[in-house]
Amino acid sequence: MKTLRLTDTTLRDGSHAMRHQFTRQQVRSIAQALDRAGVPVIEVTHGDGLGGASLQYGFSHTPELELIAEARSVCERARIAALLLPGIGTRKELKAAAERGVQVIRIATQCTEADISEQHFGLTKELGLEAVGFLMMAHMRPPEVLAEQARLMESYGADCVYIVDSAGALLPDGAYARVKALKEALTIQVGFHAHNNLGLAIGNTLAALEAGVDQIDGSLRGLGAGAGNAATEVIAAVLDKMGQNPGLNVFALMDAAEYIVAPIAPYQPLPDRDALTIGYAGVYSTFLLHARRAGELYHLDPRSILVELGRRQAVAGQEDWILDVALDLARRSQDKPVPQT
Ligand SMILES: C[C@H](O)CC(=O)C(=O)O
Ligand SMILES: [Mn+2]
Repeated sequence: MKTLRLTDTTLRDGSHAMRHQFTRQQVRSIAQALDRAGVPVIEVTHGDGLGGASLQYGFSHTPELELIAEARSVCERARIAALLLPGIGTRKELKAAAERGVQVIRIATQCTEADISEQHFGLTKELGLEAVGFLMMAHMRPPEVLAEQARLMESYGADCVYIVDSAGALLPDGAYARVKALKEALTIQVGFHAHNNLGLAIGNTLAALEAGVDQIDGSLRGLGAGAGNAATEVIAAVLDKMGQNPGLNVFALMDAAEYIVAPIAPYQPLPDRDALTIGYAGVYSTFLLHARRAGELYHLDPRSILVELGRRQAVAGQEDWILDVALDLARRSQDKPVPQT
């Protein structure tokens, strides 16, 4: 039987929820607990990946290379992974991460832009590291398009490609179909990274499992961007009940979530109104603020603007569209005939 591989991203996706303020000691405690509980891969990086610490994405409390080294120093079995978004992270950061002991590089692009990742996969393989592709905002394209993009990453040297539900907008049938399409199109492994905006992070992870996924992600307490990720301790408990525990210590993960992560988390990620709106509309969380401003200007509920942006499949970088969409909606509402009484 093949072994499902779990990557814990508390120390990377969780960095968004921590506003990138993880300290050395926090990283040591979390990494050590995950390692002892049998988690095989631990991702440690700024939330936006290597080189993410900046005015635009938020400065880190402690440089990520130092945090990587701390995690490496306390792990006896786990491999350390780092995320890299081409354009944010460069060759320089990638090499520096490898020097600090990173063994897995996860290269993330928007799900239609795999072609920008060729050089980064090349360098990762040159350095003798494992290379994983991350197709972000994967709800925005159908399975066959994602399969094409994943094939590109495979041709660049990826050892695995992930379907990444960045907005937590997928339903279980969508998660299933996307993982299945990649399984059929690739000879390498396939992964799934869930977000909980629609309360479906665990359900979608199980759908991915049903479709034959090889690698999945979790984070303790679900600590991650927006509504957070699939909680590692919940994944462990569910897999164990299914008779498919790949060697995770369920009680140790529950304890790590309860006694190490909960006390330092600034809030518990959950599908609150904003996070749910992002999942429901299927848009970037960065659109939220712009939609609020446009809503005030045109007296519209920002949620209706976000839903329309989702319908039009707006992508990052198209923030200037938000005002146009709001104006259109405002005009349309004025065109509506006033009901006669
Ligand atoms: C940069 C993002 O946080 C990567 C990720 O985890 C996602 O898209 O989801
Ligand atoms: Mn994520």
